[in-house]
Amino acid sequence: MRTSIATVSIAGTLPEKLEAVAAAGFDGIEIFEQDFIASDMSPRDVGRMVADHGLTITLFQPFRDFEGLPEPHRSRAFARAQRKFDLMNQLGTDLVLVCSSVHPAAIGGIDRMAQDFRDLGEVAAQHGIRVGFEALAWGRHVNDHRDAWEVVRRADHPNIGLILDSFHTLGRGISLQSIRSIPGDRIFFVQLADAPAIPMDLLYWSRHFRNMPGEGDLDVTGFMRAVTATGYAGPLSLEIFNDQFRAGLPRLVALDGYRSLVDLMDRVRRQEPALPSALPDFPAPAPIKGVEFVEFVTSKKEEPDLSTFLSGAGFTPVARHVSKSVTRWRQGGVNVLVNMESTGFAHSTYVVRGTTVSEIALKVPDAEAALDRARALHVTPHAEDVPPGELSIPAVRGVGGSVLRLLDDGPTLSRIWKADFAEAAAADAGVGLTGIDHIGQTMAHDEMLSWSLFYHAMFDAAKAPMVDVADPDGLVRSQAVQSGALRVTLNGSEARRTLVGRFVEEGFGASVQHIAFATNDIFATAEALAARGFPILKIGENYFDDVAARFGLPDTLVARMKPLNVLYDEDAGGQFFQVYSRSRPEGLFFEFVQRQGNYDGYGAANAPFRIAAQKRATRPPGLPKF
Ligand SMILES: O=C(O)c1ccc(O)c(O)c1
Ligand SMILES: [Mg+2]
Repeated sequence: MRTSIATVSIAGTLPEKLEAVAAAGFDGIEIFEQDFIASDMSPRDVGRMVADHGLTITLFQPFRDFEGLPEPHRSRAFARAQRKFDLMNQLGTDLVLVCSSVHPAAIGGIDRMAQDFRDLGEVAAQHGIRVGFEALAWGRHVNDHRDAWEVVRRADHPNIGLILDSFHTLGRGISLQSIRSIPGDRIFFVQLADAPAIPMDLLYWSRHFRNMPGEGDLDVTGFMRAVTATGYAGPLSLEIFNDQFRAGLPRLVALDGYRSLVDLMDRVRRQEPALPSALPDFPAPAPIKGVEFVEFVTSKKEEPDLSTFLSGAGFTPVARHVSKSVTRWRQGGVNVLVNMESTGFAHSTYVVRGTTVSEIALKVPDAEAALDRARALHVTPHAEDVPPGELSIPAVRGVGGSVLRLLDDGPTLSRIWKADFAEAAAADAGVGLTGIDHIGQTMAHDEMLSWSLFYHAMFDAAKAPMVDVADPDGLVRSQAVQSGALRVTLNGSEARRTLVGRFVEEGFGASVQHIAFATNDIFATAEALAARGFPILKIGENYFDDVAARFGLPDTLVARMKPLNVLYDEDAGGQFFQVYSRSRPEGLFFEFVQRQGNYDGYGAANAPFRIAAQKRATRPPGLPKF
């Protein structure tokens, strides 16, 4: 598989872009003309610099407003093409993209356009150049790849071929079946982009909202299955016009791009096993079986406060780590570790961020297989020296540089609690928690796509629609992802004074902001929490009046919810009850939930009231309440 990305997809100067693209593992780069013109390097120097990075120029683009023009525009267009072909010879690339014309003088006419391309093919051949025709979704006369293909077919010239761009095809909802009948050797190039399903003007959508395959809602996999079926074996190139990526860190955006391409082609080969695949073999994504533990890092000074919080939530310290200053707390099937080491990775996390979640351990079907998949996706592995006798647990870096451990039921890793911890004392029933329902990870707004891609590619996680939550100080966006038994909500905000915005700023980056524990009896849990003096979040009277009216709840139920501060939501599948803690000083909080039936959400409708209540509860005395 030859991978490529357009320079327009990432931020920086041309040298910075090349550096990032090469570092991410791509084979080639599309030079977007503007990026070349804006640089002050000669075409030969650019060509040399590309080669020095081990890359090739897969495409030069775009050449606009060429076909279907009357004279004198037509001759001007040919003269312009000559100049660009000379430039391409110096750059050292042989393929140019002509996008369909939007010129006001263009007359169209399929045979006129075909003739234009046949003549252009002759000029191109003299320069050793091939020309690919792409239908822009908003082209004046050609806006559908089927028409572009008909023009190319009638041009009938070996130097003229078709360029497919998933955005233009999928954005217009054009049948993917129509791709399968195009001969693969007539497709000169394939560009890939996804996009969120937001109804808007095609051109504006394309120029601002494209994203990496797997980050949006378009069927890019279906598109590539059809392309692969044609026998096309050329480069697969990302062409992503995205406001956020243009302002992002070039290396991270390029890395996400590489990951998205590998994941895409992995999906294609698994869905089209009869077709040849140019991808090296690596394991399929596997759904997560559960969260084995969550680890906090803290200090001697802050540990008593964290311990009070954990005991209040019903956890009991049951064992010490055999060599490290780590305590295992337990309740029901839930394990929470508290790490107080004064050296090593966990401690350096504490030094930067204070008390925080430094690790999440996931139970997967096969940890080594998951690690192999991570390597193929260029996910950063994490390794530490382990004393003899203790387990070396495969791990990768997750959100905010935290550690994601990979455990399984195999003979080695299933020994984790026996090998690494002293024998566990019995834990009492606690407050009736049975597991981890979901984990809320808070991050900068522009990291959200990146981490949803991470979970999607690593664990085949499905994404729920993005929801907006109103914080009194700005909007927060929340994206839920789920793989098997793991549910994660990714939260971000561009507004700095939201709970989410402050958490990222004050915690020096992304991390877990809340953990939602499951219970089978929310009222018993809420009573037990209250009896233990746990800092439960007080919910205002107005909320209960509204929720009772909204869902027509019986008075008896509301009368139980109110004193225990239990929130309620429902969807077509079932009911949902929630109790929250107040925010801790570092912004972290717990949630306790009961799902009934097949309720599939996260109580997003309640989030604005929960946030307002949390802000009210932590506001210093003397400031006006809201
Ligand atoms: O938005 C554009 O003009 C544009 C240009 C070149 C392309 O390949 C494309 O897909 C879009
Ligand atoms: Mg394109």
